[in-house]
Amino acid sequence: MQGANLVGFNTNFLPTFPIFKTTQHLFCHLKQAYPTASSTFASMGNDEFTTTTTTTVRVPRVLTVAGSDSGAGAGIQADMKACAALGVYCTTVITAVTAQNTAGVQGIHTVPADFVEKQMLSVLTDIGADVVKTGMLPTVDIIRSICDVLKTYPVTALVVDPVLVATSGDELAGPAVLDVLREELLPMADLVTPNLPEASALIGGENVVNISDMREAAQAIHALGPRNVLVKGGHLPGTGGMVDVLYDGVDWHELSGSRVETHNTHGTGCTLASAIAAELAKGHPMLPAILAAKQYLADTLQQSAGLNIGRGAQGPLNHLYKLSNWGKTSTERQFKPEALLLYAVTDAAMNKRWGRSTADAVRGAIEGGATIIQIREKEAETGEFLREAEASLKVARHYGIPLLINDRIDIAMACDADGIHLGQSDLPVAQARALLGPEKIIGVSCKTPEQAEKAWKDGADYIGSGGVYPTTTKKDNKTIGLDGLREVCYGSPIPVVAIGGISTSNAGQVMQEPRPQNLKGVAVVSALFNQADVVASTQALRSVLARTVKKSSPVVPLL
Ligand SMILES: Nc1ncnc2c1ncn2[C@@H]1O[C@H](COP(=O)(O)OP(=O)(O)O)[C@@H](O)[C@H]1O
Ligand SMILES: Cc1ncc(COP(=O)(O)O)c(N)n1
Ligand SMILES: [Mg+2]
Repeated sequence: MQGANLVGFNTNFLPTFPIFKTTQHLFCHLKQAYPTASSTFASMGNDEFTTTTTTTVRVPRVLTVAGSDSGAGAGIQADMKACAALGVYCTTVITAVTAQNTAGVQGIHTVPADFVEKQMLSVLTDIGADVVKTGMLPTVDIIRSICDVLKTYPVTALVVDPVLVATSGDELAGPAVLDVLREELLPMADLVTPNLPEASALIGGENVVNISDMREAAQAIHALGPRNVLVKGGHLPGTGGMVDVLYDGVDWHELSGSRVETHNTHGTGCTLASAIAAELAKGHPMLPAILAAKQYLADTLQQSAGLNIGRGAQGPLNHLYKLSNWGKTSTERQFKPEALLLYAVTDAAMNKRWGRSTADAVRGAIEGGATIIQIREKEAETGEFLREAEASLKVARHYGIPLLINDRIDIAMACDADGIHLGQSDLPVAQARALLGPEKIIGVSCKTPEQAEKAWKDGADYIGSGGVYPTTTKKDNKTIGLDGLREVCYGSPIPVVAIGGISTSNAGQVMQEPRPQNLKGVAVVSALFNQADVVASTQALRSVLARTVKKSSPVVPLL
């Protein structure tokens, strides 16, 4: 993940944006932040709120006035998805229907200006809007209609993305609209977001090809009347960082971030402008709204980099990656029970004693044949735990071995581990599943079939059951023995891995036939890590397992 860094941030900037135009708006935003406090607000004389304790939820609203993209990468479709991803209700006024895909624009069918106006009135007289965002505005008449409507129905903020040319290079609005854009719409805008060619067109055709040009262009466009100008640097030559330049009439701010190497950039401009509109609609001031939107776009670009949609040069983004992570739904990424065969659980104290880092221990275990890793850290501080987890994850990813975090869901989420292993007194499984989503692996320690069944119902992928034998790694741990293990296996609808005092000398006994079909392997700590040579110890255990478990995993060959 890369963030947007701010260079030359001026604190004077924040109060100058009139996000709360009236006291009424301030109440609305307070109400949004404290939805249960309705009676307090009602007593302040604001009749928008009920006087009882009934909670009315006021949803932030963005109205996008833009063109439809049949390929759903840009335009109205991108706007709706970006707003939805950011928790904002998005209404849509369509200015043109484009026949468009990842290769380019094949046709444009413009909607008559009076019908654009009709759509706007339908929305504004009923649902209303906190922020209006405009995109493709193909005719002078459409722009004039929008200006007229906005004069009658003013909104908290107007974001103008002066769309002229699609990423593919196809023209979406001709030079004929430039004058009315400059003279009528831009003066009403709180923010205008041209890309480099659009900035150049707005200032009369002068080239904008570097940061100094972007600063000058931002200033010249600001002189046309908008309160803020964000000149976007997606088209800057070179492969280095990404810089957008923001000018607020007083200062320039260079908003930098890293370039994501991807051809899936169709709709980035629409997405950014909509995301800014969404953040403004939530009540954020301009600069924080822009930074939050850039972060959302950077994360989305990152999450969409490997997608393969369409045959053209510019693919779309997965705006809703938090709901459906397309990059992780391929069968390769899903949990495979066979991965439980040789489950290595790290122990920081042991590794310290042998003078190795957790990541080195993980590398040794994987090179010796471990098929899944769990980072278990009971003492370390959060920052140190996270660094260890990140370093270990790098190693595990290199070998394609799943890596889970013991207990700490915050660490698992922060480093984007493959999942988590929970104890009976840790975070409940259902909550962990809700936080991690459907793709991550969740394992649960269970000593009884009842616990195993509950873990399964709550969304766990596997059960860790033990202690099979007495162990020194876990204090006050009740030993359930081989019989207890089998009982859990027979009562468990999901795969089980045995744990507790297992080593090369007894792993064969644990896995011997007849074996419950869902007993998939053994989890070990000391047998691998309280040893001088982690690779050799893991290899030794892997050979024992290979002898007993005939059908060893096809996905995790002995390295
Ligand atoms: N490959 C990329 N990696 C990271 N950010 C990008 C990338 N491409 C574009 N952006 C960002 O997306 C936003 C829109 O960029 P730009 O391409 O300039 O506009 P448009 O899509 O309107 O042509 C900008 O904030 C830019 O910095
Ligand atoms: C209907 C429509 N509106 C806008 C764009 C610009 O796309 P981008 O976000 O890549 O600048 C587009 N390609 N199609
Ligand atoms: Mg654009």
